[in-house]
Amino acid sequence: MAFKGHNALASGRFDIAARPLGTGSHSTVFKAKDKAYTDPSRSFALKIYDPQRPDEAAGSTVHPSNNNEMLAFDLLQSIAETKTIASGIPPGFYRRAWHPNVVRRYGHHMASKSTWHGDQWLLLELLEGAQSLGRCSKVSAFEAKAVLYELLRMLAFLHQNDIAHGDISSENLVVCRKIEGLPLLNAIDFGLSVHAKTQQAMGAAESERGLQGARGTPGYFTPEMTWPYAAHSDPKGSPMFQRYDERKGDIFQAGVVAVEVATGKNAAKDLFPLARVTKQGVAQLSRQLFTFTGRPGNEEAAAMGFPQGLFSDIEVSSADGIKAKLRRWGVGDEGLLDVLSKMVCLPGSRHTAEELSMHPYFTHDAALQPVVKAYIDWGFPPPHTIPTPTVPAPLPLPQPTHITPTATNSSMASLGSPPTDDEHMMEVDEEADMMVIDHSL
Ligand SMILES: Nc1ncnc2c1ncn2[C@@H]1O[C@H](COP(=O)(O)OP(=O)(O)OP(=O)(O)O)[C@@H](O)[C@H]1O
Repeated sequence: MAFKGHNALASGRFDIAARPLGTGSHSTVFKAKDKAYTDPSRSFALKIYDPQRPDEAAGSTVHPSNNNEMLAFDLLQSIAETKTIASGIPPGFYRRAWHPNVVRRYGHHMASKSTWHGDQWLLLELLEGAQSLGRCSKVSAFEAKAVLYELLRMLAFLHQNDIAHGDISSENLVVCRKIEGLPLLNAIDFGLSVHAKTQQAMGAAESERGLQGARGTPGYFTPEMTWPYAAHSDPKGSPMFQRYDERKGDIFQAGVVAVEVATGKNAAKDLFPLARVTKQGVAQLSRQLFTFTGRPGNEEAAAMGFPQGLFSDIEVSSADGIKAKLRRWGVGDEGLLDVLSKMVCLPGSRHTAEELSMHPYFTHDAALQPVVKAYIDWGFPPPHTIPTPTVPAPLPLPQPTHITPTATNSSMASLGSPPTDDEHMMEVDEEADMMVIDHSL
């Protein structure tokens, strides 16, 4: 039958484990071996997308966010290929130039007219023993610092390449191996990413407003996403709804993740709970978010398109106010407080990922040196140097990591060496369609 050629389930090409590694809203991820790979014993993560009912306009069965994710990986591949040339890595070995904190893609197939399960798939690097940050427990203060540094280095890389992840959350960040005993972070799930090809994934109908609206994972909505819901009964139709910068959104969401890691609190339960994902629910959440950050002053309000009278009973934003609230949540370290106050704030005050990665909280800590060195080895030197302090004496490296998997997950594999890879060029059948995406309410 015709569909068998690329069908992950029916072609016999993949040996797929019976139990999934995880499930998402539009996909299931399995451990699988690929008989077409040069080493057929190597395991991958095979993300099998659920086909959707054919879209009326384009007749496509690929969900727009899945299409968008595939196109994000196309871009990431192109970036890695270009970097191989600049770094002198042999052409064809582009995955060696892939960013260490972004899951690698090995292949995909998107049959855009097919309703067969298994006709739309993505073959990814297996993050063996992947443990989402949200399920890690007992993270030491130093591990939390390393994780935040890696998160910022990853975002700096994406943002420099005009890619916003768009859905940073503790579920979409996993740790599975270690650098010198410290956790190595990986970002997954690029379905809501925003990049040069996003409009191609979304289609003409959405091209005007882009991927705007309250979208992503509850607990990680940003203030700029939510205020139109508090200000207008029809936020999507409202001319008040100005575009926001999704890269700045990544920074806020990364800050929320960092608060979770540092305090053990849960974003959706303890920090910014959203009772119901409705317009009214988001309007209420908006008040909570601005109560935390403070409402914008006149200049920032004008820049955001934020109506002057909205939340006038809430105090105006200040870094000291944010720090005080973070202290009440249990953040004690003054350096971390300063970094976080530049992340979980209003967009105009948010620092970039690169700026934040150069904060003295990171650069004045010699104990972070092994992590920085690993980036240099991988071809991603930092935008800063880390001095080796003479006084005070360097902090001792922590003993083997205290991150312990919860009962639902297997233990993390320890891997001291940087990831290496060989090449695996696969034929892909690109049938990307123009489709409409709407993750907003
Ligand atoms: N490369 C990987 N290696 C190991 N496990 C993975 C990998 N990618 C994804 N998973 C597992 O599968 C789950 C679902 O993956 P992912 O978040 O990419 O799916 P999704 O359909 O995009 O989810 P969402 O509903 O958040 O959009 C993850 O939470 C993780 O447990």
